[in-house]
Amino acid sequence: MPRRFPALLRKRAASFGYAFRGVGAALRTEVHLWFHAAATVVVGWLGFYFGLARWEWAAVALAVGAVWCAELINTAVEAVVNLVSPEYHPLAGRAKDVAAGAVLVMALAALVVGLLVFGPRVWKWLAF
Ligand SMILES: Nc1ncnc2c1ncn2[C@@H]1O[C@H](COP(=O)(O)OP(=O)(O)OP(=O)(O)O)[C@@H](O)[C@H]1O
Repeated sequence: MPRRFPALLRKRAASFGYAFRGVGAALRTEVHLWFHAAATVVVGWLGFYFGLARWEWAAVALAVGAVWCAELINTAVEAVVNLVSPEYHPLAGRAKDVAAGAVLVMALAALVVGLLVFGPRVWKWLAF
């Protein structure tokens, strides 16, 4: 085993720590992320309730993860823009708008996944 291996492992572990710290910071500062957290719990509960197939879980997990990912990147973009351009600048506005657009696109895609996976089940559940 190379002598630097434990140091490399420690560095990897530290990187995970920074990543979790980032998610924690975003949760503390962005109240709307709590909405995503609640939605994630509800979707998970519905998945168990309706007994989703394996591939359906895969689609739902990807959709939920992608929305979280887009939201976290949007939060990071907002923080950087606020740091480098606290004053009004059209480019700063464009950066924030484009980052928010990424969230919107991903949320719409997740909505389509949700409708395809849960739509027919909810429809049947409501009908009987
Ligand atoms: N420095 C800036 N220069 C130009 N336009 C800006 C600037 N900051 C914000 N804006 C404009 O105002 C909009 C809202 O910005 P804001 O920082 O309030 O983001 P937000 O999406 O409301 O985020 P949050 O409420 O999560 O902090 C941006 O999408 C952008 O169009």
